[in-house]
Amino acid sequence: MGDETAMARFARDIVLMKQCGVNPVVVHGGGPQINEMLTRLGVKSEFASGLRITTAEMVEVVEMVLAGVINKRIVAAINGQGGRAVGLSGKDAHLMVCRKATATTRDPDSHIEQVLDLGFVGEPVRIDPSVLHTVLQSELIPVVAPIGAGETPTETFNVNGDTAAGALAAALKAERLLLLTDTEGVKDKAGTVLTRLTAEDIARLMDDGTIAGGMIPKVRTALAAVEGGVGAAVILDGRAAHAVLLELFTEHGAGTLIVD
Ligand SMILES: Nc1ncnc2c1ncn2[C@@H]1O[C@H](COP(=O)(O)OP(=O)(O)O)[C@@H](O)[C@H]1O
Ligand SMILES: CC(=O)N[C@@H](CCC(=O)OP(=O)(O)O)C(=O)O
Repeated sequence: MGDETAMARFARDIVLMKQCGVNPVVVHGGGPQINEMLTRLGVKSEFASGLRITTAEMVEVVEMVLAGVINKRIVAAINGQGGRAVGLSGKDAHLMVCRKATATTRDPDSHIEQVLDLGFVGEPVRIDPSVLHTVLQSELIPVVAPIGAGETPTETFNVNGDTAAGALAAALKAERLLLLTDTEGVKDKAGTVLTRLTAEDIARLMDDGTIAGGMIPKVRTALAAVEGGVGAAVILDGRAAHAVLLELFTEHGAGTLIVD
C-alpha cells in the first residue's frame, strides 16, 4: 500500500466493512519504510527467514516508524474516508506480550540446522484481546502496529506484521485472516498463483525454495491461524482494487487460500 491511491481505496473498503456490520481489525507492516529510515540513519539491516535481525539501536527506529508514522498514516486514511480509527500497538493494554524469537537455517548440503539469534525480534506468547473487544463494541476501527511488549516494562520487540496479525486473529477467533501483499498470491516456480495450499504443500514449497523471503512468515502465519481456529486464511493482492471487499463478499475469492 505504498501509494496514496491504494491506501485511500483500502481505507474506504475498511469503512464500508464496518458500516456493513463486519468488525475489521487492521494490523499493518512497514518494512520498506523501516528500510528507508535505517538507510537515512546509515544503519544496515539483514534478514533471516524473512525477519529483520533487530539490534537494540534498530528497535527504537522500528517502533518510531511503525507505531508512529505508519500507524498514524493508516488511522488518518480511515478517518479521511469517514471512519473513526484508533491506533494501538501491541504494547497497549498488554495486547501482545512477546518473547525473543529465533530462526533456524538448514545447510542445503549437510542438512545441519543452525539456530540464529534475531536480536529484538518478538514471538507473541500472550495476547490479551480485551482492548480490541472494547474498541470493536463501538464504531471505532482498531489499527494495530506490530510492536510487542516484553515480560518487563522496558522491553520492546519488533514483530513481523503477518505474525502479529495471525496471533491477534487466533486470539479473537476471527472469521477471516486476510494477508495483503504486493503479489497476486503464493506462486509456483512458473509464476502461476496457487489457489489452495495445505500444510504438506507449504512444507514442500519451502523446502524446495519456491516459497522464500517475506512469503515465509505469511504462509506460516496463515497455517498457524487456521490450525488455531480462525475460519479461513487468505493471502491476496493488496494492490488490486477492492481486494478485501471482493474476498469477503463474493463467491470466488482471489489469491491463495490456506487450509488446515
Ligand atoms: N512463492 C512465492 N510466491 C509469491 N511471492 C513470493 C514467493 N516466494 C517469495 N515471494 C516474495 O515474497 C514477497 C512478499 O513478501 P513481503 O515483501 O514481505 O510482503 P509484505 O511487505 O506485503 O509483507 C513477494 O513480493 C515476493 O517477492
Ligand atoms: C521482525 C520483522 O521482520 N519485522 C518487520 C516489521 C514490519 C513488517 O512486517 O513489514 P512488512 O509487512 O512490510 O514486511 C520489519 O522489521 O520489517
